[in-house]
Amino acid sequence: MSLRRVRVVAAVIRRGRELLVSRRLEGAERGGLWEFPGGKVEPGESEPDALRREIAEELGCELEVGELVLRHHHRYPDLEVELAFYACALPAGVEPRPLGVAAIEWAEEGTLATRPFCEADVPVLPLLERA
Ligand SMILES: Nc1nc2c([nH]c(=O)n2[C@@H]2O[C@H](COP(=O)(O)OP(=O)(O)OP(=O)(O)O)[C@@H](O)[C@H]2O)c(=O)[nH]1
Repeated sequence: MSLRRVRVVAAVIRRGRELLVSRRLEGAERGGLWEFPGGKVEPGESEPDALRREIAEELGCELEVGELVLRHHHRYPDLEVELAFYACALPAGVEPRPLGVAAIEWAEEGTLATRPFCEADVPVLPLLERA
């Protein structure tokens, strides 16, 4: 049987030396783990459009999508993910809210690896922290 394969976009949002991370809802795939906010790209959708839609759903706010930081491929036992991480910014004065995620936090650069992250992200955390 072939593995389910998905394209996923994720936002790397900085505030000084902090990065915005979110915790997945319990009950979802990889529930309770930390990740960069985002989600699956739908058919016919561009990656920036998918990212803006996911952030509106998950964090209830607008998003400025910048450069692609990196693409990374990972095979879970149940799923093959193609992850595209984009450097993003929140418009001035905007406060994200945890609407479609269990929690959000601004994590100090260099500390991301201390929390339980989605396995796919672990090898690229140092690169994302420096992006
Ligand atoms: N958003 C996001 N997903 C990630 C990251 N790393 C990683 O392995 N993933 C995986 O990529 C997949 C994203 O799917 P999702 O469930 O968040 O997508 P979605 O919001 O479109 O969900 P839905 O299908 O329930 O509507 C999950 O299996 C998630 O575990 C990451 O940094 N950010």
